[in-house]
Amino acid sequence: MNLLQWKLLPLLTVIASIFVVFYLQHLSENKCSLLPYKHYWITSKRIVTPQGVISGAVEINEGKIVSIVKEEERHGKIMGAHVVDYSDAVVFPGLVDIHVHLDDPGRSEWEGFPSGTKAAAAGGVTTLVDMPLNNFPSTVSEETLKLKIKAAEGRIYVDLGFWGGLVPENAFNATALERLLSAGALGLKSFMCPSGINDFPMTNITHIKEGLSVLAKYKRPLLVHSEVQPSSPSSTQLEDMQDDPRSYLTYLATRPPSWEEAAVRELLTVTKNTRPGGPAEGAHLHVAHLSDSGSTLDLIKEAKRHGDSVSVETCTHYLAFSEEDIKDGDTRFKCAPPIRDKANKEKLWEALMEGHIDMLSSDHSPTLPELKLLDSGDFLKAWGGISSLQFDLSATWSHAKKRGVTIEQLALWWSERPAKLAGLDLKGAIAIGKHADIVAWAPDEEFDVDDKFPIHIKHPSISAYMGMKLSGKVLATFVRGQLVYEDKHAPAACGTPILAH
Ligand SMILES: NC(=O)NC(NC(N)=O)C(=O)[O-]
Ligand SMILES: [Zn+2]
Ligand SMILES: [Zn+2]
Repeated sequence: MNLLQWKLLPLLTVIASIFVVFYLQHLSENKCSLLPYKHYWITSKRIVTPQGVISGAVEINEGKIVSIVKEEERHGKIMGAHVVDYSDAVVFPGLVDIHVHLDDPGRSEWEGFPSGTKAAAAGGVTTLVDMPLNNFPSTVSEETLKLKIKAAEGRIYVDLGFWGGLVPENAFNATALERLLSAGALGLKSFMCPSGINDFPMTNITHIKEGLSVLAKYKRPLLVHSEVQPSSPSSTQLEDMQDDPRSYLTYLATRPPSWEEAAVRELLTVTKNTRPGGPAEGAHLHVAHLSDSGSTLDLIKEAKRHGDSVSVETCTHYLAFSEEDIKDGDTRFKCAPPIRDKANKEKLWEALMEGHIDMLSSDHSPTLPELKLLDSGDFLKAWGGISSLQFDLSATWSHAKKRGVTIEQLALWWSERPAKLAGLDLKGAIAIGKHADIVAWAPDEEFDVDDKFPIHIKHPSISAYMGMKLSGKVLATFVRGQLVYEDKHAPAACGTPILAH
């Protein structure tokens, strides 16, 4: 008996200590991050900061950027610390995509928070701001915003803010709008034409004026889908309706640039109230997804010159594609306003580079592949909306680099300015005190978006970039210091809902 005890005791001790070690390891394992530490440095020869591109190191602790040192000042400072080295790769502020439709809750079979935020993480997008429609019910009240926040709990891989909806039902009800804004909506969004969603009706200019006066108090923006359908369609539009619905040109003719121009012209009658000393000072109007680089853009430039508080975004697809590229029946490219001709695309690039267009967004607006009607290829009946979220960065870079755009300009358009519009003071730049929201990417690395490429949006078959070669490969994505993506995603979804207060 004694002998047996003496033999068993060391064995039991060994087994017990193995259990203790495993248990402790499990406790300390951070499922939110693919990195085991919270205090570390990221080094690279190309770190994009608001002061320019530097070679050096960024110190991260407890989710924030705590110091930035240039290569020549670095020696000794990071000795003995944990270092993640990206050498020649670009270390860039995480993208802030202020225009996505994640369709959750209510239509999560179209996209959903888990798949949409995984696609964002894989694409270097560290913050999303979700549109108030295509989810069900639409986000037009405090109650419906709470449904969104609840649905996001434990299901988002990047940080996520929410726009509220300005609709006829709440536009004249300042109390309801204030409750929606107090509950954390970063601003409001409205449509000047039918949205395609029954519980998200369009607003007229009076509704918009009312909305702006409430927003002024909160200093938050109104984003507008700026297309106005004329009350009597022109004869060419009626003729076009009889044309082949599979032809892209048939669809294009149904939404001419004059719709965008008419909307912006109307908007400018109320944006003058946002000037200093005006009745809506503090409010800001943002023109969503500009496609027309002609008269519509001229009107926006004029308003800016007069001191109206206005800004404008365009989207990756207007910069990457033109009418000439879209094959008949390929309804993946149907969106509103539509993708126009090559000359228009070139003018959009010029306007961006000259600073007349302020920022970029994806307007990722997926649906079920069945509703894209890829079989019949009917452009007039298919769902309007482009699926692109994961390729924001690579697609814009692939086209930008051919035009001499700098990496710093890209950071301005994709991070700094959208963060500012959404009021996200801790996002949008690699700077001391900000969240450590960072993407490391290889600008010269090319890849094919095909069946073998891991696409994380729910329905890869409707991705606008399927079948294309892109450059600018995302290597790693950090959200508040947590490595959420590097070839794979972190095990847990630890993104945070962002609420305004
Ligand atoms: N209901 C939508 O998602 N609409 C969207 N559709 C597009 N852009 O084609 C949009 O933002 O207008
Ligand atoms: Zn829109
Ligand atoms: Zn949209």
